[in-house]
Amino acid sequence: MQAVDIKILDSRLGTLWPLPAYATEEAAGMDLRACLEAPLDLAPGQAELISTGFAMHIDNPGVAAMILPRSGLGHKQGLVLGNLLGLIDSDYQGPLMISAWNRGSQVIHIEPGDRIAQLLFVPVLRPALQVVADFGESGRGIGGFGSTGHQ
Ligand SMILES: O=c1ccn([C@H]2C[C@H](O)[C@@H](COP(=O)(O)OP(=O)(O)OP(=O)(O)O)O2)c(=O)[nH]1
Ligand SMILES: [Mg+2]
Repeated sequence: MQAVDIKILDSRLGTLWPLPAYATEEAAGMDLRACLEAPLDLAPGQAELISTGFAMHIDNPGVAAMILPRSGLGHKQGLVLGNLLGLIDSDYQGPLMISAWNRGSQVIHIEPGDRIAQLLFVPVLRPALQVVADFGESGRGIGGFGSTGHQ
């Protein structure tokens, strides 16, 4: 896909710390850094909005981005997202923010520049909705929420 425009809002990005980039040749996500002014101790249960230091304009309705936790931090330390997943609209031009949530039981120490989350670009379908009186028959029908059992 075409390159996505970003605006640097924190001059440490691209100088002191690398710009967001794919860590390996085939990485799906780009790590996002905590552009904090000072180290942050996130208490158990606490959530803070942390700037990524840049704004982004995807400008393509067929594409969105998602902010996801990093697996290691999420599993081992309990550093996840207060919104569980951040959805970035194609027309959003504001600063990209991370809702950092300590879902664990120990304080999590975050240093300025730490890579605390990741950004994933995804294709988006935007169908119109059509109102009908009845649906055609399907294999599942209205069964859900465990209707097919466990085994
Ligand atoms: O983790 C996130 C989630 C969202 N956003 C930005 C980009 C997104 O396009 C915008 C709005 O997000 P969303 O639609 O999920 O939030 P909302 O509560 O519905 O706000 P709005 O009324 O502005 O749509 O906020 C972030 O920077 N980080
Ligand atoms: Mg919204």
